[in-house]
Amino acid sequence: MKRNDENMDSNEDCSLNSESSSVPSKDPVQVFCRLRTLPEDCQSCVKLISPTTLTLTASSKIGRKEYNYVFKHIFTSYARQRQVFEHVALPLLEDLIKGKNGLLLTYGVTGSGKTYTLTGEPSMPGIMPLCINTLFNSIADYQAQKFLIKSDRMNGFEVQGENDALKDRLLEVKMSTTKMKTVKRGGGDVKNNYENDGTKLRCVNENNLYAVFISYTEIYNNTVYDLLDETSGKVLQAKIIREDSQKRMYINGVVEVEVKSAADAFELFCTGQKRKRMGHTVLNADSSRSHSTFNIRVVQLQKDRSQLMMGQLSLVDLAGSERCSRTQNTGMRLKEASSINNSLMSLRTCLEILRENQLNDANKLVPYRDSRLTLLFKNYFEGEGNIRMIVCINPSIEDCEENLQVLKFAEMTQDVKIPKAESGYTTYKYKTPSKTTKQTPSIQAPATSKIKKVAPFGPKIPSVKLNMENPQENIVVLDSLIKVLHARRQKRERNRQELTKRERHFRKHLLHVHQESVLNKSEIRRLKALLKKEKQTNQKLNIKITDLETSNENFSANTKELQDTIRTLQNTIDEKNMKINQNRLEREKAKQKFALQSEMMSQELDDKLRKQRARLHAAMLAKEAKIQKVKEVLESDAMFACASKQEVEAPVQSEIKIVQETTSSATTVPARRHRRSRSAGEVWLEHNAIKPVALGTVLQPSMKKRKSVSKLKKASDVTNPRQNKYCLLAQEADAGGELETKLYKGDIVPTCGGGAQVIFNDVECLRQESPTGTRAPSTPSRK
Ligand SMILES: Nc1ncnc2c1ncn2[C@@H]1O[C@H](COP(=O)(O)OP(=O)(O)OP(=O)(O)O)[C@@H](O)[C@H]1O
Repeated sequence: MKRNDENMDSNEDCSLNSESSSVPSKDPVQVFCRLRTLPEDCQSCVKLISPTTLTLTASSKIGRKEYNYVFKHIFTSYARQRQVFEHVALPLLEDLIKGKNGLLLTYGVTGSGKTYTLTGEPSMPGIMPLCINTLFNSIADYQAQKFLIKSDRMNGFEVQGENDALKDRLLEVKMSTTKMKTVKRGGGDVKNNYENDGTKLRCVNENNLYAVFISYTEIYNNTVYDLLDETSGKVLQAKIIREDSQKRMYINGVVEVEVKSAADAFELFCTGQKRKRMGHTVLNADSSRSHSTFNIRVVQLQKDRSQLMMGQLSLVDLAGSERCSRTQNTGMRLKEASSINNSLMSLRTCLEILRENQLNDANKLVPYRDSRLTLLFKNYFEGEGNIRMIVCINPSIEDCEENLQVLKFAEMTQDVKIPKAESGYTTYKYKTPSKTTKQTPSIQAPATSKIKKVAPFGPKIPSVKLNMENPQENIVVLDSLIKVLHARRQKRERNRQELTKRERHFRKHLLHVHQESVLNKSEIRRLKALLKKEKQTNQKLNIKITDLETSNENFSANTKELQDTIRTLQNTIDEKNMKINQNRLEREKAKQKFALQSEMMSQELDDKLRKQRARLHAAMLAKEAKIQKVKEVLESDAMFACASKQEVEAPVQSEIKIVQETTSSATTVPARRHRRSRSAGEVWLEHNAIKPVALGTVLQPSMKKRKSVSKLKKASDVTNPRQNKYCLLAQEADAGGELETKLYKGDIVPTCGGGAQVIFNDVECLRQESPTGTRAPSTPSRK
């Protein structure tokens, strides 16, 4: 029944192949999503819409935004490990037993549950232990004897004879006994106690003999290491990725161990796990610092031993992408993180280019060689087998931004279509066991085949029967016997000589072989030393390359950061320039506004000034009229003054009272007035009455520089620019007949028409009174 299934399957493959002989059919990469359980106090940024759709809510400065993502299937945080295994890994395991290849990747942010999904715990086994248990449950009764199928260390397998296999088994037993003697093994730390529920696959071909091979490798800082390599001691040796004769990538010299039980496989896993680079980070106490690949190869030998078929399942636990700002990594951890992120970026780039090529029907070169990770799995992307990916998501709100990137990548990956493997089986030629292996392992002389068969020891000895009755006859018989014996003796002698000759020849040959062997041994020693030296150089160069690559990456990251800073600074400068220009424009506008305002104000002021001038001019005219009047009064008084001169000149004991009336110029004079220059001091224009009454010593105003006139005859008397003060002396009799002398003082102010105006700002008054007050009203008195 199972056989029929398989035939059907292969027929199906054949029909598919014949249908699509021109255009190879392609399958998309199947991407699944698994949500991790969230602590109770944590807020989730992921909402499940359906078993295939989820919504991620991202909050940013701009606001909240929702993104929808669709996957083949989404496992909630309640999904059990077995559920994930059955959905994702079981189909790959079935393919494996049919000789097909499969790649299963776990991808996600650090601490999102990739290792948990792939490895799990003893009570909750993950995909790897479930695969191993299911595989051995299914093939347990159909296993080939150990070492019958052997890795050729060049990515292939060969079949060896029963005797060779037996020898290898004996050697293994011997070595394990020695190992047990020398190495104290703590049996407790081997975790081979993963729960086994006895699940079996249905598609096992009962006619075949199966052999399972395990290899466990890691890519750390973009260098490949073999986690099962015990020859290199504590420090793992870097391995090289090579291409085999069928252009398949493989790790050169990787240790592939044939296992006969699940326990053996788990023991190997634990051995490798101890060597795997794990580290403590802020986000995960047991963080994988490398991408690890647990490789299961199942080789089937047909019963007639004519063909071998091989299938391979690679379980890859990718290291988590991490943002250095969150992990706060420094030193080695930072270098690891940078290498992890770079290799994940390479994976992303390769898948993006593959998708681009498929969408645009282009043939852009996919940069598989950019990273060891992409180089190792190159064949899968080119159609060597099925690819499935589990995207692990920690729905915590802190992981939101990184999850967004992961989900974007996962969504894009689903669009990548991988060509179907042309045949489910990879067929290897059966290597007929060498003749020597069929012979018993006895020691053979090297020249045996060349030696001629040794001749019998002469003629056969005849049977002798003596006749006692006829002695003559006996003599004849004995003679012939002697002859035979003689011949045999001669023959023996010849044989001995031949033997000696051959012995000598053999010795000579042996000596030659020994010499050759010694020479070969020394040559091997020399070559070994050379190889060791080469290896050391190679290792040093690898370290150097890794260092250089890391520094190059750091340098690129720095350059990028600097470019970002420059861009930010440029933006700031642009913004500032814009502000400066804006300010300049505003200032320009303000200037114009101010100029307009000042023009308006100056116009207003001019208007006001004009009005003020007009008012002052009017006032001046009024004053001039008044002065004219005063002048006329003075002139009319002059007559009277002459008449009373006698009387006035007589010494009079009188009380002189000087009343100084000061008029505040501020009240009469406008604030803005152009006075004549006073640099030369005050220069007075003293305008006296024509014949003033003599006053004696009183009321002598202090005027150092003055010009006295009794009559203003011409305008230049006042407009003379050297004069800035004006003083008018006027005398008149009051109602009581007393004489009153007044000094009208003022400033000479130039007018805009080129003339001058006098602004009176001070009046000094001298009144003379008789102490008795009995003076005739006609008598003038001084005041
Ligand atoms: N679905 C789950 N249910 C319960 N516990 C989980 C689940 N997923 C993850 N964990 C727990 O979360 C922790 C981190 O998980 P794990 O080590 O698998 O993360 P990771 O993605 O492999 O991280 P890194 O990339 O740093 O190696 C572990 O203690 C694990 O037990």
